[in-house]
Amino acid sequence: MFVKICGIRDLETARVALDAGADAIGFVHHPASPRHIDAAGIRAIIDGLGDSGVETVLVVRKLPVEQVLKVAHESGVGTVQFHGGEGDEDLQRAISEGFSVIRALSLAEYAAGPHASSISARLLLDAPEPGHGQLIGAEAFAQFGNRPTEPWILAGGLTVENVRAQVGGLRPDGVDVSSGVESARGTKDHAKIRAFIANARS
Ligand SMILES: O=C(O)c1ccccc1NCC(=O)[C@H](O)[C@H](O)COP(=O)(O)O
Repeated sequence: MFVKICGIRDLETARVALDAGADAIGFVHHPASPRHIDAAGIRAIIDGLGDSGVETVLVVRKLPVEQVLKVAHESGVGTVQFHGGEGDEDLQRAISEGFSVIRALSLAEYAAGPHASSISARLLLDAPEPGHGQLIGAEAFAQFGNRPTEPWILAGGLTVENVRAQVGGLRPDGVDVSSGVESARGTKDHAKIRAFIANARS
């Protein structure tokens, strides 16, 4: 089970996530978010981690692709997660410049399709308002025979308490969390990070 902890803003929290077994850590570059972090801040964390092997993900929403790529290069991330319905051209540009890509969609966007794409991007399904702790809910997946047929990552409203049941019911290939491992909006809780990762894989 792939686990990504999103909204990391300091080195200590990044280390906690790694020690607890996170596969990926996400950095939200979105000025309106309480989790916003700039390229220099991301770079300092990645440098501080050294050669850890963890996937480092720049999370963006509706930013011009030139700006996304500038931050991605300056910060040293390996992956860009596009959260704003950006088109294949933007994703392809990121891939051409050496980044892995995650395409984050709401269930409504996914349902609108088309799902076939020539772009090699991983699929992440999230609530309509990312990073707000809103659960999609199993009933919303009924239209897809309860889950997408392609590999996918589940996000939106996951918590220490509900992740085991959500994984059991929807059988995603990975999970992504932010609000559910915080003590206040934008403030990560280290004990919750450890418990979330353990429960996601239990
Ligand atoms: O976290 C934000 O504020 C944010 C802002 C803009 C784009 C994406 C954002 N977050 C994405 C995530 O943290 C996760 O991919 C996902 O949405 C999980 O969020 P949550 O429901 O808070 O666990």
